[in-house]
Amino acid sequence: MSDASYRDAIFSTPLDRVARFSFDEQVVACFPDMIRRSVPGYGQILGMLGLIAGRHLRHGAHVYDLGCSLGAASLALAGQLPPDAFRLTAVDLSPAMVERARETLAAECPEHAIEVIEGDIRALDYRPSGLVILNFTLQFLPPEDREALLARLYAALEPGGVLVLSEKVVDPDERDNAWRVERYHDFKRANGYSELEISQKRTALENVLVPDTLEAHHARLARAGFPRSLTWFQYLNFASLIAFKEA
Ligand SMILES: C[S@@+](CC[C@H](N)C(=O)[O-])C[C@H]1O[C@@H](n2cnc3c(N)ncnc32)[C@H](O)[C@@H]1O
Ligand SMILES: O=C(O)C(=O)C[C@]1(C(=O)O)C=C[C@@H](O)C=C1
Repeated sequence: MSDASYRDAIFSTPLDRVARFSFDEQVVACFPDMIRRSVPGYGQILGMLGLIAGRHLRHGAHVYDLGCSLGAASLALAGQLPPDAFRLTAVDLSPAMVERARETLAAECPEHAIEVIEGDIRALDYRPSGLVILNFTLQFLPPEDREALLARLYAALEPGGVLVLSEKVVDPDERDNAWRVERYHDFKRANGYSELEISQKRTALENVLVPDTLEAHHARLARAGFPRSLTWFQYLNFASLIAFKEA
C-alpha cells in the first residue's frame, strides 16, 4: 500500500449533523491512516493472510478479497506469495475505493493476476475458489443479508477451501463489553484521536457498522454450511475467524 495517504481528520471539527459513515472520496483519501489507527491488530491480521494462504491454498487456486477497499489484503497476499500461486478477484462497492485499488495493485504487483471489480458482493456470481477473505466487510452488510452471502461463499469454495472473516465484535456480557470498548477508546486516544473524533465517528457508524458477537458469527457460519470455524485472533473488540470446508 502506498503511504501517500492523508492523516484522518474527518471527525476532528464539530459537525452540526454527523452524517452516516460512508466510503466516499474523503474516507478514501485517508483510509490507510484511518484503518491503521482504528483497528487493533489490522497489520498482524494482514501479515497472517499470506501464511494462511501458504498453508491452505492449492497452487493456482482462485482467491476473493471481498470489500477490498484499497486492496490491502490482496497486496499482503501478493507480497508473500509468488505470481503463479493464485489468481485473485478483489471487489468493492465504492467507486472511489475501486479506482485507487486498481492503481495501487497495478503499480505494486503487476506480475500477479489480480482483477478489481466494482460491485455488490451480495450479487456476484462466484467461481470455484480456494480462499475467500472478508476483512472487516461483513459488518457493513444489513444483518439479514449476511447468512445468504456466507452460504453462497460456502458453495463456491472448493473442498479444503477456507474463509477468513475479520470483524469488530460485541461481547454478550455487558460489563466485559464495556471494558473492551473503553480500552478500545484508550487505543484510539493513544493513536492520536481526540474525544470529539471518537464520539463523532461512533455516531457516524451507528446502524452502519452493526457488529455481532463471536458466538453469533460461529453459529451463522455453521448454518451457512461450514462444519468447523475458530477464532484465530482477537485484540479487544476486533477478531478474525477462519472457517473450513471439508476436504
Ligand atoms: C472496512 S472496509 C474493508 C477493509 C479492507 N478489506 C482492508 O483489509 O483494508 C469495508 C469495505 O467494504 C465495502 N463494502 C461494504 N458493503 C459492500 C458490498 N455490499 N459489496 C461490496 N463492498 C462493500 C466498503 O465500500 C468498504 O470499502
Ligand atoms: O473506528 C471505528 O470505530 C471502527 O470500527 C473502525 C472501522 C472498522 O472496523 O471497519 C470503521 C470504519 C473504517 O472503515 C475503518 C475502521
